[in-house]
Amino acid sequence: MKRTLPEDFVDRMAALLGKEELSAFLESYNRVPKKGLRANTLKAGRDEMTGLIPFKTQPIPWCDTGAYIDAEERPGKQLAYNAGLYYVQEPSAMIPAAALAPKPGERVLDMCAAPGGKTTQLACALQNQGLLVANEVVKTRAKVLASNVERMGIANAAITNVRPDQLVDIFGPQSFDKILVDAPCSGEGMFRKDPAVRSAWSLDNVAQCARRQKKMLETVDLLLKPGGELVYSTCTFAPEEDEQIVEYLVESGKYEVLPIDLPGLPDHGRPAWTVHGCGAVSQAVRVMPHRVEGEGHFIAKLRKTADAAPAASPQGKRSKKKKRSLWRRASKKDLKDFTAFSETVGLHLDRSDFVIASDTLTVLPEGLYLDQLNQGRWVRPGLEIGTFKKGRFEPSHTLAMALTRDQIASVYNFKDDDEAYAYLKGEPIANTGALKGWTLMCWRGYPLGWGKASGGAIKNHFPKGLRILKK
Ligand SMILES: C[S@@+](CC[C@H](N)C(=O)[O-])C[C@H]1O[C@@H](n2cnc3c(N)ncnc32)[C@H](O)[C@@H]1O
Repeated sequence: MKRTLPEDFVDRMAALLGKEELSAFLESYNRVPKKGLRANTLKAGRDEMTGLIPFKTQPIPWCDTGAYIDAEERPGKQLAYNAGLYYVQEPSAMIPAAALAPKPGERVLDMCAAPGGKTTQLACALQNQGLLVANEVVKTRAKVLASNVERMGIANAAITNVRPDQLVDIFGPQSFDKILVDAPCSGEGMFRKDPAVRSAWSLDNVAQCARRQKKMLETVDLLLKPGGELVYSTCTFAPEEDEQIVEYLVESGKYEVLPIDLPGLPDHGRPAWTVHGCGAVSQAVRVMPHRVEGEGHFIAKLRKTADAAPAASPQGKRSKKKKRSLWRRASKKDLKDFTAFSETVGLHLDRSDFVIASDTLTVLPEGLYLDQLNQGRWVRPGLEIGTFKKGRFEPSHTLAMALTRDQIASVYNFKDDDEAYAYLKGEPIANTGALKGWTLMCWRGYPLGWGKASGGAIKNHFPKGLRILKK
């Protein structure tokens, strides 16, 4: 595998690490990386998760909800996966959200969010309280992000598909307590896992990534409250994208670097790899694959000083024009139809700020308002509840995944795993009880989707696009 590494990359690493460390570093490319799972604590803790899967697991030191599994395991095939009990995530990728550690009720932005590993981890920390904005600039990736947010049953996420600078138009300056920038980078830390990243690498690309990262951080400066916290992370070893970016922030006079207090991470940012010898970078964490079980990463946590002067908005870039919005507040008739549905299934929701677009009812998270939906491209501004079809309300799969067992009365529990797999394949289920109408279909108490009971059968409403072909 060593031979397939780009030559310029090996030369650079030789100069940075020195001969002895370089040979251990290159040796790590002969090992197969382990996979990681992270429990979705909106639904289940790590012990509950490990009890429901057939894999040998080991704790991940820096993430108390994470577990290593062997590389050959296929965690995406499990019922627990379909029930959203865990996210499959590279172990090092669990560090940034753990370092940011938002608290329930805070306003948090994940600026580069797809496919959603860190978004779903931040959501666990927020426990559905406060606002979690997950933004992804690439449309197709934003859709994958939305489907992961859906599977994990997150109720307080608003998903946007805009350039970072457009977030200022939507949310206004100084609107977030905490921001995660998991920056697009040259990806050197992924060389072991992904040959495509190795072949796309070049020194020019490193320089281009560093320029783009600085630009994104200008936007962060507009969006972050004074005293607010930023985690900046990459999956590259390149100092231009790591230590030198942190040095750039420190030299602006507006940021101080904070320690990252997580166990099992022996390596830190290296002041020698900065331009002006910025000592504060030694508070940042580096993941070196020859030292810990994880792919290469860099993570820095910074606080914007409370007295930092507000950043000036770039002039002439933004359009003041408001687009005609697709969104409106739910009418009395909409609410009446929805209430009729809720009463039939015994549904209770925690929030009631209902908005509608294209007949789809959505409940907005705390701190997000209808007039903000006029700006930018929204994938989902909140929890999609369902759609009005010819005057009748049809609940969405997203709602099913976000419900807990104490929020709804009409529930069917699969009699065994085979029946649950049959449901995921799209087969009808026998109505052995006296169920009628919309029913939440649950595996061991965890929702997998909806069914509609009538007579002796429960019609399968598991989305066609998510159905599995075999176990
Ligand atoms: C490292 S990945 C994010 C991974 C994600 N945080 C997770 O944990 O699943 C970086 C993301 O930035 C997006 N991106 C690419 N160019 C960008 C730009 N100019 N501004 C903002 N995001 C960009 C990419 O599409 C990609 O999804």
